[in-house]
Amino acid sequence: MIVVTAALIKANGKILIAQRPAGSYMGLKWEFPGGKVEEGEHPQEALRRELREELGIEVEVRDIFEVVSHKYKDRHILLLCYQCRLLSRNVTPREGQSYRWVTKEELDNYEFTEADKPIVNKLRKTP
Ligand SMILES: Nc1nc2c([nH]c(=O)n2[C@H]2C[C@H](O)[C@@H](COP(=O)(O)OP(=O)(O)OP(=O)(O)O)O2)c(=O)[nH]1
Repeated sequence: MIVVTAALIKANGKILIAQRPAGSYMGLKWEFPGGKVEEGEHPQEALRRELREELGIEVEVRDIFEVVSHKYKDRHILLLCYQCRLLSRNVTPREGQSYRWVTKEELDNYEFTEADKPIVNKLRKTP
């Protein structure tokens, strides 16, 4: 099982989502930014590292929002989605990915990875 972290970052009533790069696994699907936890790393540290590497942002990692265990055809992931507080002013994608700030209502306009669906559903229901 691969342990993956994802961030739920809200600012000004909008949520930060990122698009997986074309050509990558599930390329062009939308997701919550984050990535795999490496050997010997705490999930919260992994999340801070991934956000720094991919989007050039610093966050404070807060409570877990949702945990999803999802089996794709060729991999089983345990997705830890944390609520985060954005500490940086600007998002600076370092690996060329697209990102968007979207409202809860706009989430329906994006095709998320299968594992993210329970997170998106929960977000729709939370005030
Ligand atoms: N960061 C992130 N990953 C997600 C989400 N939903 C979801 O299924 N994933 C999957 C996609 C990847 O298989 C894995 C994240 O690892 P990663 O972003 O480091 O993936 P990667 O492109 O390096 O993966 P790989 O091609 O090396 O296998 O978790 C999500 O919301 N956020």
